[in-house]
Amino acid sequence: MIKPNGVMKIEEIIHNEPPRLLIVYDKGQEEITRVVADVLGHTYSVAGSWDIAKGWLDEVVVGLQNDLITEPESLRKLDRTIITTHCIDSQDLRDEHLTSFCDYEYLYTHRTPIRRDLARYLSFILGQIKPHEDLKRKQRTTLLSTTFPDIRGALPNLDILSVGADSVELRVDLLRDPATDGEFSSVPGLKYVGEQVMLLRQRTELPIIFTTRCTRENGRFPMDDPALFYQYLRKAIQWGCEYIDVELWLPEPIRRQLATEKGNSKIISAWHDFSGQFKWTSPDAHRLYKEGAVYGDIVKMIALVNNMEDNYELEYFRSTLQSTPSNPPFSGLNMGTVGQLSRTLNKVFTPITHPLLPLIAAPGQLSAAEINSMLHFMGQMPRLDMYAIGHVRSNGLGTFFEKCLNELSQPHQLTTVDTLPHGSIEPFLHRQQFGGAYINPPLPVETAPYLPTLTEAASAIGQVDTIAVRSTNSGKALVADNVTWKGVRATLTRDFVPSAYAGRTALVLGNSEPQAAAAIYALASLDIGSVYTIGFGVRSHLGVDTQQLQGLDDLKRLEHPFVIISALPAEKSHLVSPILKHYSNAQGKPTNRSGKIFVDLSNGIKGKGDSVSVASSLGWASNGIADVNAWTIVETLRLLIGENVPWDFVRLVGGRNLYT
Ligand SMILES: O=C1C[C@@](O)(C(=O)O)C[C@@H](O)[C@@H]1O
Repeated sequence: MIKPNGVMKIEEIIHNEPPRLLIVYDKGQEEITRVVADVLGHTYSVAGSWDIAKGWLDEVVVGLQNDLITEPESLRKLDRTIITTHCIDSQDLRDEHLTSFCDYEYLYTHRTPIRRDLARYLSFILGQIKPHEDLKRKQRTTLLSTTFPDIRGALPNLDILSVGADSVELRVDLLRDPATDGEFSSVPGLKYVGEQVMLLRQRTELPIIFTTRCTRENGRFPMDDPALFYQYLRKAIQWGCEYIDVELWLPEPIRRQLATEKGNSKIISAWHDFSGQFKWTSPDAHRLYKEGAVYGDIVKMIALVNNMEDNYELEYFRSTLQSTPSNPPFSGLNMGTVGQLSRTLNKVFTPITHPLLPLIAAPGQLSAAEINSMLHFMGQMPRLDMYAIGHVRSNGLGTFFEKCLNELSQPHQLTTVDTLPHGSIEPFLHRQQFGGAYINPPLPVETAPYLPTLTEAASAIGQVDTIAVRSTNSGKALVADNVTWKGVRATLTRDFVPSAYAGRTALVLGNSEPQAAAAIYALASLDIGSVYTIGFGVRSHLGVDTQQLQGLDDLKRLEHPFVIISALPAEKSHLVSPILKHYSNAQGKPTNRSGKIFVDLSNGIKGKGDSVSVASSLGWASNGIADVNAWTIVETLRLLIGENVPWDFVRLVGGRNLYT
């Protein structure tokens, strides 16, 4: 579907009614209501009683102290999404009875900044980000099985552990809760598990898979009480885990109940067989898949095998499922060393380990690098030539891409090209082994008529920064894309939910349209209301109404913008400071809804006059080019080599130069 202006896919635009939330908080923790409202880009009101809270129909965010709720059952009648919140630093005031009548539970600590975590949490539970849909589009996906008794052991290395992972699995059954770990069979308490989820999510942008593996399937959760599984998995939904692993042996009513209560979380139906007798050719295989598919958004089936033939039979079984596109994705594996072949051929949520993990979660598990090496040796990942073109050597970008290829044992060869022969990249595109290119600065579309098929973003923005290779039924196809706008969008939505921008005003400064086009396109994808520009006019269709401001008077008449983006070159970026100051003074204060967001796309003049520092000191949520570039690099790697590299890893390993 195309927007009326023919520019942007509807699915990329957020159209949301304002949410209606009730934030329940512990005594003394009223502040959390303000933070939630701010992340949503709305105002809030705190109610002094339950009756008052009930009566406020038009408020977007209402806060209510939990001890004012005398009849938790009545929460059910409220037409609002109810989030109970707890700061784990202070006295534990969690009331499980009350929580059971809430939709969600958000845990936080004052020891770590929570905005990024809260923005992701709210975006997910309100359905504004859809990680499962994103992952379904990827050719291969992986899950990192963490096997730590306490997730804090993983946190210092998490950025490195999760290079190449698309999701991270919390093996709840392997956690050792100091409070309950007297006996081997004891399960970790909910309080401990909740905090582990909180700690993990604060440190990773990856979707979390919450797994309570039972004793019969190589885990530690006792099987005598299925209700225990329900209790934990229901909490995982309330904590906003993107996936819950629901074992197929659990009684049908429990699986059904979880499916009705799952909200935006997805269910991985899981079945493991350790008997060594299972046959993929047996009628049982289809029966088990079908049973899993009833409530599973993904169906996982894993068997311990003894023969190479079992791998061939699994591949045949997989091919029969793939012929019906409406089937939920199938993750099928054989365990044991013999089964490792299937771990390389499976494409959906292949579990991976890492040498830094304390133990492997199942026999035969491989790391992402091992899987890539095996794929290469089997001829499934041929070595290709990739290019980093332009300003990539001096800023270390080329070296960084190489590091990622090595870390993941990707066989491709990266060549850095500072100056193009005859000024054109065309000769590279025709090479037999061409595997993709990253181009910095981006290539204006009108100067390169030889470019392959343009994505909608590249053609609207008029610039190409990435050329990726896609395999098709008839061979391979090249696609010319623009990734920079995704970097800007990811930066804008790091501390705010996407709908915070809907209908709002943005001010964009620049010298010329091409400098600012990707940023405007990113704003349009967030359904921004109007974009005012200073220093340039917009002639292309970027998916949003724009208006150029001509002078100071125009500027003064403009309402306080929700977001300001400067696309001015570094030497002029100081010009934005007076504008920031103008809006920060008394008359320019934001009116009804919050939001003071500033993004500087220039290389940034450090020290005096640095507009990012000026904006921060004036209370704006400010981001410089380092943030935007790191997100852009994450998106580029996804596109070029199909691998997920965490943003924090880019910031950590990339070095300072990478961002200029
Ligand atoms: O279900 C699976 C797959 C797995 O058992 C494996 O075989 O790699 C590892 C588990 O942690 C995960 O939950």
